[in-house]
Amino acid sequence: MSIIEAQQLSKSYKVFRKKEGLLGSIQGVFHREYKVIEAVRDVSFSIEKGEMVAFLGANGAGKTTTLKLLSGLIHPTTGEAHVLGHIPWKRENAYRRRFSLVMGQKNQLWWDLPAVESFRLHQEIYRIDKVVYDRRLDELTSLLEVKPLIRQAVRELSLGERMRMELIAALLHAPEVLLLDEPTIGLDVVSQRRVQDFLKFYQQSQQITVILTSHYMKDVQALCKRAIIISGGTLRYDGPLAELVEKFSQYKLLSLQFAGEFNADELQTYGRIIEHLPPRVKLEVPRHNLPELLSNLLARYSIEDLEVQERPLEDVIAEVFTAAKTQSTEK
Ligand SMILES: Nc1ncnc2c1ncn2[C@@H]1O[C@H](COP(=O)(O)OP(=O)(O)OP(=O)(O)O)[C@@H](O)[C@H]1O
Repeated sequence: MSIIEAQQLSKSYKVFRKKEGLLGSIQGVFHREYKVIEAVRDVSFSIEKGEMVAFLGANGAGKTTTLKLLSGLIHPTTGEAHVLGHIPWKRENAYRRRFSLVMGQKNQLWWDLPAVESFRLHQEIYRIDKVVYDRRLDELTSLLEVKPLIRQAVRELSLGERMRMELIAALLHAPEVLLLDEPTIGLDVVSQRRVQDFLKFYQQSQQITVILTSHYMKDVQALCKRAIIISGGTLRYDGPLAELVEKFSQYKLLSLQFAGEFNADELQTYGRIIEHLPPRVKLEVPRHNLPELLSNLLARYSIEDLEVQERPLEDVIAEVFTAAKTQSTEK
């Protein structure tokens, strides 16, 4: 059986629509108008043990709502989910002990106290044996390089240090499922890298099952082989990250180094020029007729060097988001 299973999961919110101005406020007291926001619509997927899956989507796509459903923080409007065999929103203690949710935008740790005090509280809540707790704390603080900081008030820590403490708090009870919502948000490149390296090592060594939402494609590329994309609450893609580029990107990048003269205006008939640093030019060219285009270019020009690359994942995903948005507004 899969570790995480969602079957036609939907969540709608009914929100009060206030009219503008004072009159609108007064009218609202007597006659309330509501609109329904379908944050997640009929989403189904299943995730196997030891997978680390990227959950991608533009702002407001429904990622956090899905993670909240899987952690049992909210009930679905319709649909089902099972995580480790539990229905999350039943909020059984047995389930709470087996998963963790980390939200990059929210603190779990006591702000005015040293992180170690929050860790001890976790030890109590999850009833972690003292010897096991000491060993895990020692391992995690060494791996995340924060040992000297655990006795310092959390409010005095940098954002990167605080995030690493949040991860420790989330992992002390050795969850089998980890739901990560933007764990590197706001971190500088070095801290981001440190968190990525840690997550990679920890996930592989413990074989835990992870869902990661992130707007940083570097996180996604470093950590996940599979991606699920949602847009407007609906699932748009579920498959290998590598195939995403092939499936959705209609273009490739072609870098050329010319040995002789070349005409930039004429080159535009082959593709869009995205870099022009003579004698080098980078073109965005249609993927489907690349072989023909290359043979034409080689026949026409004296070319010293050429390289064909995929477009950056960021660009491809942005294209998928835009296409999905256009489709849903056209409906
Ligand atoms: N408690 C709520 N009440 C009303 N609407 C909500 C609530 N929570 C989320 N929504 C709406 O549901 C939609 C999905 O929100 P969600 O937070 O899941 O998006 P997201 O993909 O995590 O976005 P982001 O990348 O910006 O964090 C949005 O339109 C949001 O405004």
